[in-house]
Amino acid sequence: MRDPLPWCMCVRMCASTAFKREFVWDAGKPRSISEYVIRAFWVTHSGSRSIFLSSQTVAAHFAHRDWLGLAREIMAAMPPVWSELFTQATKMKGTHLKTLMQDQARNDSMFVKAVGGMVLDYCREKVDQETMGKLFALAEKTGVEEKKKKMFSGVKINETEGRPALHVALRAPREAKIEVDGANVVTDVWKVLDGIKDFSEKVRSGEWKGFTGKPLTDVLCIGIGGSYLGVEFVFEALKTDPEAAAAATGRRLRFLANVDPIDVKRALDGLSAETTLVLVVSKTFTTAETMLNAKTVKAWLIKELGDPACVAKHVAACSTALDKTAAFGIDSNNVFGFWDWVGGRFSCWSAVGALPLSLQYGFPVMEKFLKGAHEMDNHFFSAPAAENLPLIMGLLSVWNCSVLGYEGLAVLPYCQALVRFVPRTSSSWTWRATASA
Ligand SMILES: O=P(O)(O)OC[C@H]1O[C@](O)(CO)[C@@H](O)[C@@H]1O
Repeated sequence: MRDPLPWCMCVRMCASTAFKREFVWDAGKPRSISEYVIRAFWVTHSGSRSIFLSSQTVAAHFAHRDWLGLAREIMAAMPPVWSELFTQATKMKGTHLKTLMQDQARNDSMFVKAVGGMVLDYCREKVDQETMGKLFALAEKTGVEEKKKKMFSGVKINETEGRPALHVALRAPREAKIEVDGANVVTDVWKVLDGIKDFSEKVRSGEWKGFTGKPLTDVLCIGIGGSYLGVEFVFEALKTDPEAAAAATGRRLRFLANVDPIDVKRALDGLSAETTLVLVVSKTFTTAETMLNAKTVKAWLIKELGDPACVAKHVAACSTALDKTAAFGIDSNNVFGFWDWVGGRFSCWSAVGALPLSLQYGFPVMEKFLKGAHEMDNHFFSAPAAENLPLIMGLLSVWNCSVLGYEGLAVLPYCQALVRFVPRTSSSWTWRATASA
């Protein structure tokens, strides 16, 4: 069955996960494939159980293929805060961007200064001040402020997994307090960071030696997806930062993510096992690609150095699965943990990023990176809506995707240092504004 227009509308509305729990129809038996799909989207994205349209109403429209009628029902049953946005969309679609850009007061209001010299200029978005007012009202009505507070205080807002989403704890200052099940997780975060500082300083200074007594100057980082893309992005971005560049003198950091043997060959090309430290980065320590690469490189180390005992000196790990890292032969002192409340896409601020980046650029540079992220967390937490950069970006995403129905997004970094920004971003972009926006 071809997707009719209202079908898309339903999906779009369901996709607005930050503003979910608004709609859902009652749970009767789906009567058509499309209804099934809509309901599946609805349940997946909303997690809500309240009633929006009755299944009889929906079924009646489906039976007659009356998609316009269904669209009207949906619009009529929508909370006003949403229907006003759809009405606004009709107006904005008929307004050319050139016309919008002629209003200097509008443009000025869309130039937002955040923290750390970061600015957001969104005047080229298809919005006027009235639209933004409606979007801010949407954020207010759907309890974004409330949800934000829950996120920052360790409430288990990750409903599907029954966990908090606490990447903000990863970059919280040592003295901060965020409790999960009665324990302050910031204490645990800093215990790991202190361990990383100690280990990376030993390796960088040459105090930590390889199996044959040589200092370890090269690091090969094995991981995939969330356990790779963020770290590589930051590694590339810092390459030309003067302080980071100076700290990296004489050191190399490489990545191995693909299971293609050519990638293995390229990653090992020119490396000497005697001076190489291998980091296996995997939250679960079960990911097939990472495990295959880890085994391949472990075999290379043993072959080159002639003794399985070399693993203890040449392999470290970032993982939550301590039993599995031990079974792999990694010394437990060289395993840097993180927690189930760290999502893969946000793990760059955990040991996943902190260990390789500290080895390459030194812990002080890594600490600055964490402080910068913390500043942005504070900004998101406390800035008023109209000056709140992450909130505005999230709302614009809802507007473009869920209301205007745009299907593409161009991310164009104009700076070579951001060369790995797009892969990192596309891996973590949900195409929907989420509570983390
Ligand atoms: O860190 P792990 O457990 O090896 O998982 C890696 C996988 O998890 C994700 O980070 C998130 O699902 C993927 O991007 C990646 O393929």
